[in-house]
Amino acid sequence: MKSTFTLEQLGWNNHLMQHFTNSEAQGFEAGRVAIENKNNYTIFSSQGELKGEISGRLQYTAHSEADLPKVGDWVSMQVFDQQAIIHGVLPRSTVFTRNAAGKRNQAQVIAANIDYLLIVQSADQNYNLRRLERYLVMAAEGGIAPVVVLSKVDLATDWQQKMEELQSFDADLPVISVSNTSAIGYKALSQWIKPGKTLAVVGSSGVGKSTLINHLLDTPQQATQTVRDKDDKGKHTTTRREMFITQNGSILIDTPGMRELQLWESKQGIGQVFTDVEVLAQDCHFGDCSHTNEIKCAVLAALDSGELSEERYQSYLKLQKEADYLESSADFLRKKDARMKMIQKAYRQHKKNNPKR
Ligand SMILES: Nc1nc2c(ncn2[C@@H]2O[C@H](COP(=O)(O)OP(=O)(O)OP(=O)(O)O)[C@@H](O)[C@H]2O)c(=O)[nH]1
Ligand SMILES: [Zn+2]
Repeated sequence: MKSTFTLEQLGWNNHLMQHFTNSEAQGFEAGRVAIENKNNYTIFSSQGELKGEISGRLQYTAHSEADLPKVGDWVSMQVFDQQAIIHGVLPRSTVFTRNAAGKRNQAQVIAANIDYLLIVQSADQNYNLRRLERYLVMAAEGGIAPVVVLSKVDLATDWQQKMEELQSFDADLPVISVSNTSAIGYKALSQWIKPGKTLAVVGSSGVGKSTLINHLLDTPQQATQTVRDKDDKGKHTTTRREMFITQNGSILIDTPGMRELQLWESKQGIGQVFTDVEVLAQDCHFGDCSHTNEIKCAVLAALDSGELSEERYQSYLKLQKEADYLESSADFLRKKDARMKMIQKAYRQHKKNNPKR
């Protein structure tokens, strides 16, 4: 695909323009990261599709992996001959982050500048409210509006029940049922597929994300791989994230199926998703109530009366615990990082003062 786009088609806006003024004055151009390859990036720009590398300076000044360009990021760059050198990442309006799988407590930005997060669960085997809560917390944390997609409804006889459950779960949450085999739900989904809007499609491996994206694009730009028959937990088939532009001009980001869905960041996102629990907690006797064994705990009282379900209560506690752990270890890592920087600085100073003869 060698198509060129105007920046507006890629989602450019006045806010980004303001942040870009200085870079523009220095002769830089703007582009949007479409693919994060192993050693470089594919960037969509008004000059077409470019291969980009990050400048040594950006590499050096980045505090962490999360500061480097990710899919969906706007970058300032210099272009020579279809090759770009990326000098900076423009401020992100929203961000979808998780705690990196395998590595302990490292933020992994999956994609940036997303307007809507399509959270896909398949109606046959993947449907799980507790998992949905995690995704909703991550959406809230990153400032992204969630849309729930119940997929493969052709494979589940009880999908209507699941829809009802989802709707009563949170009346404000948009929920769409979809089947990729019969195109059910595509029309309902189209209200989010708007020119210049960016959607990221997330969900477990095998729930039908790539198939859905291929349908939303009039011309398939990516082949869907088949999930192994026996492996219904889902095999990792998507190996890289990619950005696609649909015929009507909306911007879609595919993400690899997530096996390990770990939260990143604070309790703020949890509070936004579990407003029912937070409202109850305001009536707890102790300000720092943990809602586990305290007397006059309004949350426990609601649990007793059945107003709050056991599953939701357990889910809330579990996510809180994870966030606690994350906050304490992230704090630890930040301090360690700051200490390393001081040591390095002192070392450089020492070298400067004692040059080799
Ligand atoms: N019956 C049925 N099968 C579907 C539907 N959508 C997708 N599939 C099939 O489910 C399998 C997985 O679909 P993908 O689109 O690759 O799933 P994915 O979510 O992109 O998976 P990863 O790339 O691993 O994250 C494929 O064999 C699809 O043909 C659907 O609505 N109904
Ligand atoms: Zn309490």
